[in-house]
Amino acid sequence: MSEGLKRDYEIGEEIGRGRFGAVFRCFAADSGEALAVKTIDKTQLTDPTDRQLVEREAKITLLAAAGNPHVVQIHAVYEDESSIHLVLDLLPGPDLFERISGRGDPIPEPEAAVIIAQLMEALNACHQRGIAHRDVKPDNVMFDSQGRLRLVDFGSAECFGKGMTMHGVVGTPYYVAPEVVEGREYGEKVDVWSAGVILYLMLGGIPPFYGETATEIFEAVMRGNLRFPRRIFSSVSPAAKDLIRRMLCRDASRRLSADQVLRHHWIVGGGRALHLT
Ligand SMILES: Nc1ncnc2c1ncn2[C@@H]1O[C@H](COP(=O)(O)OP(=O)(O)OP(=O)(O)O)[C@@H](O)[C@H]1O
Repeated sequence: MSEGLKRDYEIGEEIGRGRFGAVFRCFAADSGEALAVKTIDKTQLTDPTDRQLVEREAKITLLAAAGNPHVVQIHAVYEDESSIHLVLDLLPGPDLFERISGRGDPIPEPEAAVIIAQLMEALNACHQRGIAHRDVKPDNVMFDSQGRLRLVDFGSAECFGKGMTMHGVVGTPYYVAPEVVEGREYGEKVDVWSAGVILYLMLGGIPPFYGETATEIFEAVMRGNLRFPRRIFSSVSPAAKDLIRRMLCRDASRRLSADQVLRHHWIVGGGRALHLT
């Protein structure tokens, strides 16, 4: 473990585990503040793309988090021979995945609207800085001790320039946009698609594009046949469905931007807008 990290923080118990490492509770030696340290094991990074993404994670998180109240804050970074350590805000959870699955019932529209608004605030600020998250999913949506949403895990994020596109298949099957699955060039609106999947899941309790295997899910995403089964969505407002359709628009040029989602009448009305304008 890095000497600097040991000097500046007391490391506590493990609180989570990801693909390339683990997250521990830690305490600042000077103030006693409780934080989290994400330790990435560099020796497990055999794939060059994974290595590149992990090496950029700290820099991109710093860029995304500056003055952005809905992105996890990064307090320090340490690197040694075998590991990279990111000291982050401690987010006590439950994350959005646990909130959706633990509840059993769909999330009421006003509550879902607050969550989507905060998520889009986070993404809009990232997109304006030229950062695409590329792995927006409920597990990466966490909450701080005041209940404020924090987007985490910039381990798949990419920087893009004005008018520039990205490529490469990253993300998680249920949430990934069709242009990514199809191996085409794409832009930051892939994050809006993923957030649209989250909104559908919160209001309906099922994913919009389903399959038993990753391949089947990808096929369903590419067909892009968006439906609102009556038995599940009969009590969901037309305004919410309208927003979902505009976020899950297969044609990325017609899909809403994060900024436009924030101005949609369902969001502006706090999930209470009942009529389409
Ligand atoms: N800042 C944090 N505060 C508290 N718990 C955290 C924090 N960041 C991550 N965690 C927990 O640690 C777990 C692992 O996080 P990490 O970002 O390493 O992996 P992951 O989200 O599974 O990413 P990957 O898809 O790269 O494996 C998360 O699922 C979450 O429960």
